[in-house]
Amino acid sequence: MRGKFISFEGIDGAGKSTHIRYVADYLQQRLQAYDHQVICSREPGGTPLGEQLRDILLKQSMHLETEALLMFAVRREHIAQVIQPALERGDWVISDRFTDASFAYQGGGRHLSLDKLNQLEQWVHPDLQPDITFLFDVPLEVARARLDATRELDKFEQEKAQFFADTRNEYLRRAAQFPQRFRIIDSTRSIPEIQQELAVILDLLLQQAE
Ligand SMILES: Nc1ncnc2c1ncn2[C@@H]1O[C@H](COP(=O)(O)OP(=O)(O)O)[C@@H](O)[C@H]1O
Ligand SMILES: Cc1cn([C@H]2C[C@H](O)[C@@H](COP(=O)(O)OP(=O)(O)O)O2)c(=O)[nH]c1=O
Repeated sequence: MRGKFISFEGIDGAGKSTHIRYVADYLQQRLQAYDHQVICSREPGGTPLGEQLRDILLKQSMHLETEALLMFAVRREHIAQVIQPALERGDWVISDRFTDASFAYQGGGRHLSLDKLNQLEQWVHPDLQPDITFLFDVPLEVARARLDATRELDKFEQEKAQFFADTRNEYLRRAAQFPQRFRIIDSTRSIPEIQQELAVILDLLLQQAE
């Protein structure tokens, strides 16, 4: 049995990282019986080379197309080294961001043509898509307040409100374009309420995998 591939998306501060551990533990408990593992990974990153490139991508400014190409270079390595082998073993993969983030940030936020992004996607993973994508959605002010309360901001997180408005809109546009794959999670609710909703969706996914 092929494993399932789950991606987590949302603008910075939406609450994505908060829920990844919950989802991973929830699935791991239920997959143990089948001897399958849950692999948690992230983009940019996920491999030794990808983590080195992450450091550069999150700190240095560069030409927009260089940024997009590097995101997809990281992804190529991540798919080859981590995602594809895990799915073939029957393991489940949770990725903190995947290609929707390139469409949202480089396409929506920075206005790189969606046509170029589509070409990169066709090149790097013509036959692979997440089975399900959780889009953690909050108004910009909520995300900003959460970020300001907690951490030092990286290159992307220091962008202006318009950047995040455009990024969020592109995420929502993609969610409308691919409704079978996306689950929009209203992340203004409390953490336990969100976990309840996630559990219902995960139970369905587990049923489908049986
Ligand atoms: N539903 C929520 N309600 C209140 N605070 C939240 C909620 N979800 C996340 N947070 C808090 O907001 C901050 C940013 O969340 P995080 O999960 O790191 O966001 P992301 O990974 O999407 O950037 C953290 O301090 C987290 O505890
Ligand atoms: C995967 C990916 C991420 N990004 C950006 C979005 C985020 O601001 C940043 C990585 O952030 P993220 O994984 O959210 O890290 P953290 O939770 O530690 O802040 O990279 C892109 O611009 N394009 C991409 O294709």
